Amino acid sequence: MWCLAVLLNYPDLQSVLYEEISRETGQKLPSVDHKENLPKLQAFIQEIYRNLTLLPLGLQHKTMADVELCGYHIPKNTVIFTNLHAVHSDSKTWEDPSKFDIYRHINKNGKFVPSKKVIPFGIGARSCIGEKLAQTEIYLFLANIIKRFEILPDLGSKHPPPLNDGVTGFAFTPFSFKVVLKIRNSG
Ligand code: HEM
Repeated sequence: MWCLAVLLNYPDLQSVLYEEISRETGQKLPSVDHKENLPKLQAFIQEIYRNLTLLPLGLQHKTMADVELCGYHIPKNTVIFTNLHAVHSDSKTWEDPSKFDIYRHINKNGKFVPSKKVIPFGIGARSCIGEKLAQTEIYLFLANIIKRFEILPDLGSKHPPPLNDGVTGFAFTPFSFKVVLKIRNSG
């Protein structure tokens, strides 16, 4: 849902992604084979993962034994949260971290640069078991929706959905919003 909320806020970005997808896929439906040649779409998805972390505090874990970590003593049976949001907002890594900018993930040659510091699925032995499935679904959903439809604001909505606030609980999701999907003539 964040992807659609972002596209409503940045119509120019939607056009950039549409151009890239339609140029690369021509008359075909976007598939995983096209992904490599869609650097802006990949950068868009990575920026969504970074800027709008779905599970800001990951899942809780519990220490099975006393642990020393970076000079801190963590006793056995302590509940631990991994602050993924903080990793994604660290100004030592990310310039102007609150800004949504897909171009931070694209190099001078126009290639997508995957980042080990974007970790919406966690890391390590207990990281998300559904990561590959989720990544593929998100890519296919977006490539196909952006190619087939223009994503437009609902005429009854005064403002696009906010990106700096949402429903915060276990997951961070946008407040509910309406969207109009207008079928595109070509493709
Ligand atoms: C955008 C989609 C998703 C995000 C952002 C996400 C994120 C996460 C995160 C942050 C964790 C905790 C990792 C940790 O503690 O280090 C997790 C765990 C998990 N996720 Fe996902 N997830 C997504 C989709 C899915 C899907 C589609 C499935 C199943 C098909 C799934 C199944 C699981 C399971 C079973 C765990 C627990 C793994 C364990 O404790 O060993 N997730 N996920």
